[in-house]
Amino acid sequence: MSKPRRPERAPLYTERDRANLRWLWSRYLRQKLPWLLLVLLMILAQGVVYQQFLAMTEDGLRVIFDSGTVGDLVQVCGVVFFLFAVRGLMSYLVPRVTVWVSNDAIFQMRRDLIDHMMSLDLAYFERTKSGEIIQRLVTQTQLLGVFIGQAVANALRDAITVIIVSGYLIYKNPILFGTAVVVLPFIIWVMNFVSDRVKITQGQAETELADYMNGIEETVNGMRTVKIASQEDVEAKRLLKGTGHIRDLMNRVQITQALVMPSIDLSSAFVYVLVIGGGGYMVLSPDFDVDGAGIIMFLLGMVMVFDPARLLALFFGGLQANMVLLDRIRGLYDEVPTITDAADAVEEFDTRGDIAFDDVTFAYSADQPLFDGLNLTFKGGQVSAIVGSTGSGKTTILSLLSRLYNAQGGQITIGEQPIDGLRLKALRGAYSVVAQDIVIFNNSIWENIRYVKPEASEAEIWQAAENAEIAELIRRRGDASVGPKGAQLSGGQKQRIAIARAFLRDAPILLLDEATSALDQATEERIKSALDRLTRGKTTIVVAHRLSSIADADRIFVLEAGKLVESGKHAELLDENGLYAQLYKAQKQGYDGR
Ligand SMILES: Nc1ncnc2c1ncn2[C@@H]1O[C@H](COP(=O)(O)OP(=O)(O)OP(=O)(O)O)[C@@H](O)[C@H]1O
Repeated sequence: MSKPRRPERAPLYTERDRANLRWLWSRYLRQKLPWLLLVLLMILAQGVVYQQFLAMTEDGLRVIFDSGTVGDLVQVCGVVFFLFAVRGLMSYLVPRVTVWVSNDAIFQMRRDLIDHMMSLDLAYFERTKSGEIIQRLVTQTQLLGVFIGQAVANALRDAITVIIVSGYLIYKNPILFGTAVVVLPFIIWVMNFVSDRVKITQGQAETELADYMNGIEETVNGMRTVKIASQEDVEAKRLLKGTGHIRDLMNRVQITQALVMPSIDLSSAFVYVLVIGGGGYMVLSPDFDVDGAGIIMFLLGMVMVFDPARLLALFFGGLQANMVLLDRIRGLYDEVPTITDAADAVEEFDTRGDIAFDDVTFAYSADQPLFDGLNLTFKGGQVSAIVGSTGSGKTTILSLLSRLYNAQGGQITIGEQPIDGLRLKALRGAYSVVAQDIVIFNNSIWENIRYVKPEASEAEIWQAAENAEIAELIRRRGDASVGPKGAQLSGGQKQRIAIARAFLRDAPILLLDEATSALDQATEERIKSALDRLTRGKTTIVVAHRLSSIADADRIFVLEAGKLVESGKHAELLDENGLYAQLYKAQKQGYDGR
């Protein structure tokens, strides 16, 4: 995390900002147009109340100054009270509508963001910090909602008050008003200055916040490693450094925003002096048709303009921060999924057919090619094994099969049908997978197994649990949750949950990636015989380091740095005396020598 840089100038209201606002309006607000018009009407009524109040005050004062009747005065007071009661009612009704509109808009925005996120490629999640995603879905949308629901409505009310009251004041005394607006360029300059800095600093603060959240997630998830390596202090310092940066940036945003109030106060003081001085001169001079009541009304009007103008200025400062939030939120849509159903994708395919890699090219990143023309065929209904040194591409073959990534060249087929012509749901539905990195949710073991087939009957789940030798643990633990990411379970127990899932799903193709590596030998033997029953008649692809566990596979493929170097049955490969034979002998020596 580098120290936040000092702000540089950034253009305000760029084409992108305008596009973001159009997007917000057309997707989330336009549908609420009737309600927004109602809000506008109520806000207009609030502005008119102020104008009427000024007119009434002037009349009331005149009644007093010109010794009118007390009855007239009471009438004026009554009308003024009524006007403010109307304004009060509007002040209650406006937020009721706007808060509902904005919360609903944010709900829809979050729903769309979640849908879009779900559609993105796995690769996106592998390169994006989770803190960044959480921030978009939680805090940024929340802040934007508050801004739309409250700040925008208030700003609109303030703007309308300023326009109506100013209009009335211009109508009553254009010369005095003209004198008062000399401070306008100064206020505009201050606002530009503030907005400019807020925009840049808010952007930096959002990035730092995402880093901070990500740091928390990493530390919390990796607490076991942190503690064993005695790195608590280092981690605490890392997080503290992040919060320190956020504090500095937020200070910068808020201190800059704090410039707004005194500037407006100073300007208003200047204007009041001008109005009292200039207005007083007008009353005293015979050249002007202005009386004391008119000037008091004018002064009151200026107060009424300045108060909302002050809030409006603050609003424009906050607007830049919210433009940054809006841009970050919408930024998720810049990510487009590449792994999607083709227009003519089909549902039906021969799930028992051969699975073939034909001249497949693939690289996770352009500068590190992994497969360059890989050819191999996993026979339908048979057990195939992939072996090879670590990093040789075994897991990647399984990932390509389930289209977690798209091959960049060549073709992968099942039963001679290219997999990118199949519906993703149908393709992935054809696999039972026991992956290397097992995902366990903070729920009971029972629910964790059921996850892969929510419609399964109790008997089916018990059967799967029995087959995977996890039923006893379910009986013992009952409904108890297993902790975040299954933290309360051993590696072997997690693996047995994954195997139970495979049993429950009972799909026609089985992908087993180091499925029994965390089990003791006795358990592995028992589960293996159950797995043998499960694999019967199914196309099975096993990735294993422990070569003894795949010795009876129908065919073994040996990979080395993304290349297929050997293939055949166990005995044939031993006879060949190549890489497989070397690996096997080395492992055998290891076991025998123990
Ligand atoms: N998501 C990823 N992004 C970038 N590179 C990756 C990713 N996953 C794997 N790799 C790289 O691709 C290569 C092959 O990885 P893969 O996981 O397929 O190997 P493997 O043979 O299954 O290894 P192991 O036996 O250690 O599980 C490795 O060099 C690895 O660093």
